Amino acid sequence: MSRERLYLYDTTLRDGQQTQGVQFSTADKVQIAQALDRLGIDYIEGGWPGANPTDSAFFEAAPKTRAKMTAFGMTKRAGRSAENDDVLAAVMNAGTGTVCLVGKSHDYHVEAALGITLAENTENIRASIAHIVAQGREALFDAEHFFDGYKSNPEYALEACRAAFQAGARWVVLCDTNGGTLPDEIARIVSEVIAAGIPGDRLGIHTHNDTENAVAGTLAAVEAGARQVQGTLNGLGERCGNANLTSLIPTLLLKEPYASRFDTGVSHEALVGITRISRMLDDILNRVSLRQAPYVGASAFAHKAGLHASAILKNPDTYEHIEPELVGNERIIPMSNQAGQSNLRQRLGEAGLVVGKGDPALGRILERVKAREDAGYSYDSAQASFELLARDELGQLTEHFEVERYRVISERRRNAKGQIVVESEAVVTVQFRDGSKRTGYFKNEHPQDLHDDGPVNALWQALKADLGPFQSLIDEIKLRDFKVRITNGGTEAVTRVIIDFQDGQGRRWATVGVSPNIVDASFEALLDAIRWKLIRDLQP
Ligand SMILES: CC(=O)SCCNC(=O)CCNC(=O)[C@H](O)C(C)(C)COP(=O)(O)OP(=O)(O)OC[C@H]1O[C@@H](n2cnc3c(N)ncnc32)[C@H](O)[C@@H]1OP(=O)(O)O
Ligand SMILES: CC(=O)C(=O)O
Repeated sequence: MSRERLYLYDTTLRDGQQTQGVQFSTADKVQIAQALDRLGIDYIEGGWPGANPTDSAFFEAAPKTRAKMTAFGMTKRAGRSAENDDVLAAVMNAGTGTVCLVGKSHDYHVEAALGITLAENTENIRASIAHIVAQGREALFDAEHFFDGYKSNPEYALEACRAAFQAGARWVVLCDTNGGTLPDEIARIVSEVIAAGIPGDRLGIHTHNDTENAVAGTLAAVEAGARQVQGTLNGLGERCGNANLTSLIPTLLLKEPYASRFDTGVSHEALVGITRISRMLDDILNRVSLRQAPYVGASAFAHKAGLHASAILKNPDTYEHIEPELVGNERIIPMSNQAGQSNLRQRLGEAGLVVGKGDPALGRILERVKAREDAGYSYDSAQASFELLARDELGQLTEHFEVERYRVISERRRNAKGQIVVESEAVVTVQFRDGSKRTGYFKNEHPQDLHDDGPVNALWQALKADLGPFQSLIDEIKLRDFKVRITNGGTEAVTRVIIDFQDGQGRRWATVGVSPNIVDASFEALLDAIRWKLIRDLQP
């Protein structure tokens, strides 16, 4: 069978920016566009020029891309010509070779939202697309609410799409704007549109994830003949998001029937970069990456259960649908109360601790992990704390210092100017192996309406304020994420704190602390981070 071209259209910078809580800067947009271009996306929808200063500035500073940079806007309004519509003019003035306009294809929206006749709307679509084509640009028509419109009035939904197609639109994009259409219905309707005269290689699909079916709906549309796929990185987008390109692209390249039938602009070499791109976007958004994200999540190839880990060590394909390296991800064998000796030996090996099969220390470590998890600890993500526990049991733990005491005070009061002040102060005294002692001190003070770093930060700063010979190693540690939850430790409610760290070499690790007292639980996790870093950097 001859291979067909499937085109990938990214709308992270437009529909992705419609996600609640997402606000890209122009520099963020440039960085994301460059990453999409390296990946091999065919079209990058950069935003709506004229709608807001960031989008306008992005098109002024848009990077040169191999991908077709696309400006987005809406069809002209009734009662004026395409040439005289100021909103459309701002879109055209971005000067992109490709322009995508959204327009109504559902009769109800034409009447209720625009308040014009169906014939006027059809003419607005025709004239707007013809205006783009007359300027020698490539035109796309996003048929908003197409599937809902087709179900209510198929003749009018098709009339709107035909108007764009006959005016020269390169792509007519069928949008499931409200995200409620299920995949089998999408497949049926796409087939009917093709049968009605708009060929599949002129049809795009744009789905939303309101029933968690955006990716499935997109694949159904491709099966039915659509040859342009729209989506966003990490599934960003209005409400529940858009079709997730970070899932769709690996599926299209690695899974049948797509892998044998289609070429996309993304090569297998570029696909290896997709995990990094997904995490780069989360970094830009200052979000913690979703561990369970298919293909790219940190848990996508994590084998926690003892039975799974045992089989994985014999042959990874026993519990993996693809090799993680194909998408730039990695296999993890975490430790937890679900683990057996296979998980344990694998984890110890990764930490450079070689323990023979059947060594009685393995049983002791497992028992200790299971007892600690029963008390509220959780080691499956806090691998650094697990390593310290295992080293202790194996007699391979060097303690470079001990904490003699710590003290934290937090106070809320009014200062002399009458402002509310929240103040945290901490002192930590440590003793080194040679018997010498040092005391670290930290105090922060802020009016309450400014940023307050709180008692845990004060404790962290005091702990690492004066660690004598180890100072340079400790200074470079940064806290990346801090998670707190109340959990049951045996019969008592306790606080569990998990903290992620990163050092100057880009190495990341996580630790856990548990206590009835949130500050003490945090301190345990902070201390483990430093103990682990010193062992990794100083122990041969
Ligand atoms: C399904 C989608 O995701 S489409 C993308 C939607 N994205 C956005 O809306 C983000 C960017 N939008 C904006 O910044 C603003 O809405 C702007 C600048 C475009 C317009 O702002 P305003 O002029 O203040 O209009 P407002 O947002 O209140 O309303 C939209 C207007 O466009 C009209 N309109 C909506 N869709 C279309 C269309 N396809 N063709 C023509 N006119 C349209 C509406 O009827 C309304 O006009 P009215 O106020 O005369 O009733
Ligand atoms: C155009 C678009 O984003 C939608 O209809 O969902």
